[in-house]
Amino acid sequence: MNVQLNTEPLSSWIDTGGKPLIIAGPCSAETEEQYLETARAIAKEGYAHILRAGVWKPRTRPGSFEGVGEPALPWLQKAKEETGLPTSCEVATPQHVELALKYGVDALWVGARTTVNPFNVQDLADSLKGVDVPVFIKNPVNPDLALWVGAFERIAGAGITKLGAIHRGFSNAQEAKYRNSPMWQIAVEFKSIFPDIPMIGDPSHMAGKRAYLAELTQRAMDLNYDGLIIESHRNPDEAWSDAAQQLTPDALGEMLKGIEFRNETYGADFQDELERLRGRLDNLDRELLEVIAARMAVVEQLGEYKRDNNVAVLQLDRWNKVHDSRAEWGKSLNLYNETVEELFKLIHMESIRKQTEVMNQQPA
Ligand SMILES: C=C(O[C@@H]1C=C(C(=O)O)C=C[C@H]1O)C(=O)O
Repeated sequence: MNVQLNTEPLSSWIDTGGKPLIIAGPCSAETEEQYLETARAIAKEGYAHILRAGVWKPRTRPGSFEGVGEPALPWLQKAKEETGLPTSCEVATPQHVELALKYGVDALWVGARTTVNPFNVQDLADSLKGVDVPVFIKNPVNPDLALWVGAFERIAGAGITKLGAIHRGFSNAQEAKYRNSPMWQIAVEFKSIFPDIPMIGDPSHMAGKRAYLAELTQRAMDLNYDGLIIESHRNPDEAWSDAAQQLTPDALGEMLKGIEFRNETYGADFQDELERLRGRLDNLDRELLEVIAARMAVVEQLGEYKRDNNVAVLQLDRWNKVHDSRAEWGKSLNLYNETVEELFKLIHMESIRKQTEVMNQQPA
């Protein structure tokens, strides 16, 4: 995918002193007291650069707390006056954009349930024309990279240049460890398409549970993310939304203290060893491809043999044996089981493709 957008680097629109950007605040602004108390405690801890607050909340089913709406916006203004921290909130409609800007909210984000809908994103883009405000775009709820990219094209098309991506994970069809599966590969692919757009991890929405916040935060930092957006509430257990995944401002401070923030740059010694090891990987990858090519040559011969004897390409009994034995071999080699499975599924599909091609060729 080749996409060029006119964006400004994060460091030109917010000074984080070279550290990852931290956006913290409650899932929802519930009452003036709750919001201000939480904001003050976060500011006192000193780790945050931007305050967050849900003002309008898209909820799966009606009847849940859907946010306070416009009356909460003056609380954000007060929090900013008192703490000096800029504020941010989610916007899902042009009316939200208008109100957030009217009350001086400093940064906006587009939620995952909005990113999925191009009509909705285009409406937001149209309402942002001529405005200079940072906009973060969360990944869509479904693992569709092109949809995420498309949302950036629409918002950038409106002239917004201060753009950030928020990786909040993807909905699960079944019960899974995390509330939203990270599927890190999608964010890594996003980073390779848009290397200049900051990637902000949202461990709160990935985790769904406090217990998983630290491991997900660490993972995001290991992948060199540019920042984090984390939910923090003065009294998480009594939160009106997302109670299980929020932390008190001081517990969030403790959690962040336990995270290893990786260096972005490296010295000459590190560089030498890095190049030596990467050289070994280059050789091994070359050999890996040679082995795959040798396998494909045998697959092709087998295909010709099947064609000449009018035997079907797909042989489930054999495939099941291949699948099970390779899983066993992988295990004995200490390889991650799912990776071995995925790899052989791919290899099998490629064999099927090749043999189908052979099947439909005339014998030489
Ligand atoms: C190579 C064959 O054809 C297909 C491809 C397989 C493979 O890639 O290992 C296994 C079974 C078949 O579905 C075969 O029949 O052995």
